[in-house]
Order: sequence, then structure tokens, then C-alpha cells
Amino acid sequence: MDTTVAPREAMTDPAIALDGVVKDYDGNRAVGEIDFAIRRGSVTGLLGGNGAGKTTTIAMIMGLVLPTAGSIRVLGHDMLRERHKVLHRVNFESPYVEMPMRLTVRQNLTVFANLYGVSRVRARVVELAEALELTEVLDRPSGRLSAGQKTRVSLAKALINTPELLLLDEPTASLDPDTADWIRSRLEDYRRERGATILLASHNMAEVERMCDDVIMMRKGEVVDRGAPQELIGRYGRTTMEDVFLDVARGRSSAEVPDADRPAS
Ligand SMILES: Nc1ncnc2c1ncn2[C@@H]1O[C@H](COP(=O)(O)OP(=O)(O)OP(=O)(O)O)[C@@H](O)[C@H]1O
Repeated sequence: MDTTVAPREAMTDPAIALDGVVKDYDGNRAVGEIDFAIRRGSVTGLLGGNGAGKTTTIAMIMGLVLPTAGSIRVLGHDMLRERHKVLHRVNFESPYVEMPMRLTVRQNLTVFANLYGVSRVRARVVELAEALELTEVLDRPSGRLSAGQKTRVSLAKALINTPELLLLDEPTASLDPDTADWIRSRLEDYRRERGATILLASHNMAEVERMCDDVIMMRKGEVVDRGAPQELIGRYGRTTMEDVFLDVARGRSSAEVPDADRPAS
């Protein structure tokens, strides 16, 4: 396996730092302006209703979309000027991004491994296939897989370069509860074993409560709140993140919560 050890002083830098970031599409503001920093080794949820700006924010962090204004630092480097120092240490998973369907799983994973400059490619593909229970489908065309198998393949692709930073856009969307639970456990194992940082956009609030140390709430392109799931639940006088999500999506701020509904401190 690849092991990339960051210099000790770099470990105190945030994994991701956004400062005054704005994204306009054809003059319409999709995101901005937003600031946040994400601690190394944490799992942070990026939450918000449809169109809140989560995917745009993740795409800017990955350097796929250029911000209209502001600066983005990832693993200590400016994404505008030093993307080449970062991209091989980051990876991404989304069930909405399809792989070339005619290539077999093995061929697809091999292409991505080569793109990322992974050493011992064959062994790495076999190792990941074993860990993610894909050995039996390695030589099957990627277009002929079930939704659960496709998700496991896209997770294998996301881990192929042993990333220090993993960006996940609804990693368990459209999976049955058992498969989704299995995927979450693999992500938790990876984070624990590697000390990786995970940024997770999700609409599944049980997933967020289980996995996230910290949550950034977005609405209409802006960051409107932030905290650990239990802190947010307390601040909004609620019992679940589902209710907090609904409050934020409907524009109810935590300042409007009557004191009687807040937990005693
Ligand atoms: N390529 C694009 N061109 C024009 N507008 C865009 C583009 N991509 C996103 N938008 C707009 O930017 C806003 C934020 O979209 P984004 O996809 O980032 O939201 P999201 O929070 O990821 O939503 P969802 O939960 O539905 O995936 C929306 O108003 C969307 O229509």
C-alpha cells in the first residue's frame, strides 16, 4: 500500500481552508461568500437542501470548478496555483459519476491507479477488490453491475491512491440500508486506519449523526450554521439532525429557538 506521511508541521494546518469563496454561474450566485476550515483527521458533514451549493463547493475544493472569488487551500496548498501538489493526495466518490461502462472493473481501477501514479497497480487492485468484496466481479464490464456493486467499485476507485482527503457526495444514495451500513463501516475503517480527513455531503441524517464529528449547514449558497451533531441538535432544541436539517432548510435560525426548548447547560 502507498503510505504518504505529511511533514509534522503540516499536520496542524487544516485539511481544507476556504476564505471568502464565491461561485457565480452566468451572473447567478451559487455559492458565497463562504469561509470554513476543516480539521485534519475529522469527518465533516456538508448539509443543505437541494441547490444549497454542496456539490459546487466540493467541486471547487477538488479544483474542478474555479471560484469566482476567494481562496481555497487543500492540504496546505493553494488550489489555484499548486493543484499539482495536492491532486494525487485527494480522491472523490459520488454515485452520480459513472465509470466507462464497457471497461471491466479491473480495467477501470487500473486506469485510475495509473492516473494517480499508484505503485504496484495489479496488487493494489486485487487488495482493494478483496477488502470491498469485489473479487468476483473484477472481470465483469462496469455497466453490468448492481447499484450496490457500482458503489463498491466507486469506493475502490476513491481509495485507489490511499487519499489523505476523501470527498464524498452522497456516498450511500440509492443503497439498501444493509449495504449503506456496510459502506459506512468501510469508510470508518479507512479513516481510522489512515487518519484520513473526510468531507461528506449527505441527505441522510442518520448517516451524519453516526459518522460526522462536525457539520457545516448550507442554505442558498451560504454557510448558516456549524457544530458537532449533538451541539446543533441542542442549539435548535431538537432531538435529531433530521429536525435540525428541516429547520435550516426552512430558514428557521437557532436564534429563534425559545430558551425553554434548549437543553439545560
Ligand atoms: N454548471 C452549472 N451551471 C449553472 N448553474 C449551476 C451549475 N451547477 C450548479 N448550478 C446552480 O448552483 C446552485 C447550487 O447547486 P449545487 O449542485 O451545488 O447544489 P447542491 O447543494 O449540491 O444540491 P443537490 O442536493 O440538489 O445536489 C443551484 O442553484 C444550481 O442550479
